[in-house]
Amino acid sequence: MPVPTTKRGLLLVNLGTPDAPESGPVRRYLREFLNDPRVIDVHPVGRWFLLNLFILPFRPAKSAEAYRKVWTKEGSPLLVYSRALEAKVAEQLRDDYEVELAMRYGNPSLPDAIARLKAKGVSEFTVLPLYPHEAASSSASSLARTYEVLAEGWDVPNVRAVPAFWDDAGFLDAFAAVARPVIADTRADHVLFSFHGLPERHMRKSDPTGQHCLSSAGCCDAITAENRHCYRAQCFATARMLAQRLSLPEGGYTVSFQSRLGRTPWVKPYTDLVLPELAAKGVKRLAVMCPAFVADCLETLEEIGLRAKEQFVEAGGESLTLVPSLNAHPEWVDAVVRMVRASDGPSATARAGSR
Ligand SMILES: C=CC1=C(C)c2cc3[nH]c(cc4nc(cc5[nH]c(cc1n2)c(C)c5CCC(=O)O)C(CCC(=O)O)=C4C)c(C)c3C=C
Ligand SMILES: [Fe+2]
Ligand SMILES: [Fe+2]
Repeated sequence: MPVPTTKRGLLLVNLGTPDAPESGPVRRYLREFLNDPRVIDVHPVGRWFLLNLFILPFRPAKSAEAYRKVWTKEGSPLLVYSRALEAKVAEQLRDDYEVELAMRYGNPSLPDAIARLKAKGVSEFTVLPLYPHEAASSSASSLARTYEVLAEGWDVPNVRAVPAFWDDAGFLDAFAAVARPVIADTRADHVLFSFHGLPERHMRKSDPTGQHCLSSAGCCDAITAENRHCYRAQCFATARMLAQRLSLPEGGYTVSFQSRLGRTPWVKPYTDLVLPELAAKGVKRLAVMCPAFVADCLETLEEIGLRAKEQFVEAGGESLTLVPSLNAHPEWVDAVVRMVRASDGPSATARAGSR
């Protein structure tokens, strides 16, 4: 009797986004997102007070207004671009994988996506968190929730995770390919690599030695055995490798961190403080790349494309151009397909045949 082959499923997991750019849906999304202890890492009672007294009464209306500025006819940019990636990856992997997009918060939810894969007969899962860099609040939270949902039944399936890809040549080449014409067409005289920030407290908690992270000014300047899982060190390394691909000279680029929330210190330097400094130094035409995001979203289109642009021009700059994210760029689709295949080793069919 031939051994039945296993059916494989690929889960592409991104952060999530509200269902509509209105206060109600944004509040529902933020409640789920910010209730995650890997995002707001304080005592549950403190988190309840923070959320219900300080964040949820005010932020949804402000955020909804920001979302409305970038919302598309098809929906939230993050969802639209992630869906486009899903479709192209599914097309390339159609002989070997069922593919589903899932969001860590909001829709399409992880439990629903996993249920759809199981209904198609999938019994081996590959999960690819759509974040280049490792952070408890992004990739680790997506992985933990995926494992939790998959472990709920009595028939816990095999699951593999595609590792963070901050140094993957396909990812870097694709981002450089998107950036090159933008930098040339706008005659940019400087490139800012603006990454999503993190509270410094998260960085220290993620350092298993407890001694390295943020312990000196240059602790993220090179990847070492001690800091290879450090979010900030990975971001700096991505920027260096992109700068090299784009032939940017040493002083021709800057790294910064955006999107901070609350009053505790986040990783520095802060994008909104770096922008006026660059203008004061005489930078005129700035190109901004956001390589922590593989799909354009509120944080790229509104925070950088609209707000940072206004801030830079007010500070004396001539222009700020947001380099689009990878979205469903063909080189990025190829890179995703390659990373998925590489993480899975020999195909299920080949292994079944060798038993
Ligand atoms: C790139 C990876 C991300 C990390 C790490 C991350 C950490 C993090 N984020 C917040 C708070 C907010 N982030 C928000 C939006 C948002 N964040 C990411 C990615 C990471 N966040 C993305 C892709 C997006 C865009 C979502 C979209 O719908 O387009 C928001 C919501 C918007 C707003 O109200 O500003 C918040 C809030 C924290 C606190 C955090 C780490 C502790
Ligand atoms: Fe570090
Ligand atoms: Fe965020």
